[in-house]
Amino acid sequence: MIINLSNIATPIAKILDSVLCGSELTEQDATALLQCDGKELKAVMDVAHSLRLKTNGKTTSYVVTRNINFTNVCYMACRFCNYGKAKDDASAELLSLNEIVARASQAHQRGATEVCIQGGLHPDISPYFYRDIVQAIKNELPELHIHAFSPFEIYYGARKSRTSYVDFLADLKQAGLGSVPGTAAEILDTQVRQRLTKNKLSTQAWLEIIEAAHQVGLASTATMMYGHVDSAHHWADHMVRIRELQKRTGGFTEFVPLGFIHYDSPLYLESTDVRPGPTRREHMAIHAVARILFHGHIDNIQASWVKLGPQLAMESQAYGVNDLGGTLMNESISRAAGALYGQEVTADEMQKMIRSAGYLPRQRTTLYGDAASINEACPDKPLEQRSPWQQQQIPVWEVA
Ligand SMILES: C[S@@+](CC[C@H](N)C(=O)[O-])C[C@H]1O[C@@H](n2cnc3c(N)ncnc32)[C@H](O)[C@@H]1O
Ligand SMILES: Nc1c(NC[C@H](O)[C@H](O)[C@H](O)CO)[nH]c(=O)[nH]c1=O
Ligand SMILES: N[C@@H](Cc1ccc(O)cc1)C(=O)O
Ligand code: SF4
Repeated sequence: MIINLSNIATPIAKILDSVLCGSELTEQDATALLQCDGKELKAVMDVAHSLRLKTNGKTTSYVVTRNINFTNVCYMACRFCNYGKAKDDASAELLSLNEIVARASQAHQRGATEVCIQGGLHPDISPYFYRDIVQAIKNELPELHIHAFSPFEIYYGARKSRTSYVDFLADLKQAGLGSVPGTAAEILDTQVRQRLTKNKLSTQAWLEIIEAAHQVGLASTATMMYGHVDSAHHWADHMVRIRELQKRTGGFTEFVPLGFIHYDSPLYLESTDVRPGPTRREHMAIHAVARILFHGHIDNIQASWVKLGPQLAMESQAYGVNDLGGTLMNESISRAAGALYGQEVTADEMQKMIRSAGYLPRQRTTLYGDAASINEACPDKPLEQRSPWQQQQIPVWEVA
């Protein structure tokens, strides 16, 4: 791939040239790249694409998974979130263990290799409920990977049970937890967090909990929610903090930028200085700069179709993204904030999205292993040759 840096602004050309020569992107240079537009942004995206081709070739992966959000009751009331509800709200719900296992089992029948479990911080749940969920699913479905509990839920459980993060996480791992979602990161900056959430988990605590997870052998993802009261230097700082932790632990599997969904978010509705989610330019710059900044450290940059929509997620494969995340089956959190793109992208649709942009689909496991042997979702196969779950098209809405 030939990248012409001769017709772009000199400072940006210099940064990109040093990246192409193998230098690590500094925080200051990342801030500059994140502000690019026009032909400079195009050059940033081209460099990101060249690094993606080097690392992942033309393969784009996805995971067949189901979201199980077991309670929307949450005492925290983060300003950006419209999912968390008070205990006495008419829409308050807390799923029983039986219901959680039933949903996991139905997902498994539909070909899921993973369940992604997260919930609100319900004031009445026992800290052992987290372990009970893992055990109950593993008893029935030992091979299903459980990707569960954000660092904030880990914080809550560890505090309530008066155990250390390491002990709490080691106990969950022993019960069968497979990995941890790196949500609750939002923007790792004290002032921005103050605006978003009042006093939800500090930057330091998020980093400590993720480090503890990696220490006990649980891999995690890393996320960043952008497009509200933040700016380029926050994004650069956030990504550098994650890269520094990765250098110590190697425990991050992927980085997932999550665009802020503003429509029904109290943060947006109640303040005049909050942006209405990211612009298209910001989506492009963040995914591209993430690829460049994490090069050599985190190999997978995931686009969230829930936040970006399928069209932009598909296009993002040309500027650094090599993973389209999960099929999800259910999606409640972004939908509560007014997200427009539905609850599920089937494995067939994932494959079409990837192929139609000229890339090669790969169904992966949560930890980026090959799920090809369990992937019978090939759209080229006649229906009768596909697995039973593919033929049945079991509707997930019945229990949702
Ligand atoms: C809803 S929480 C569930 C787990 C747990 N309650 C927590 O906060 O860590 C998971 C993540 O959803 C994301 N989220 C919530 N509301 C959002 C919104 N309006 N736009 C984009 N992402 C949102 C945030 O990044 C948040 O950390
Ligand atoms: N669960 C949600 C995801 N992502 C799930 C992941 O793609 C998957 O579980 C992970 O990649 C494991 O490696 N993304 C969203 O934007 N919203 C979700 O609810
Ligand atoms: N993509 C995250 C999980 C996630 C869950 C809910 C969201 O709203 C966003 C992201 C992960 O796999 O770690
Ligand atoms: S983001 Fe999580 S902690 Fe915050 S209100 Fe929503 S569910 Fe609760």
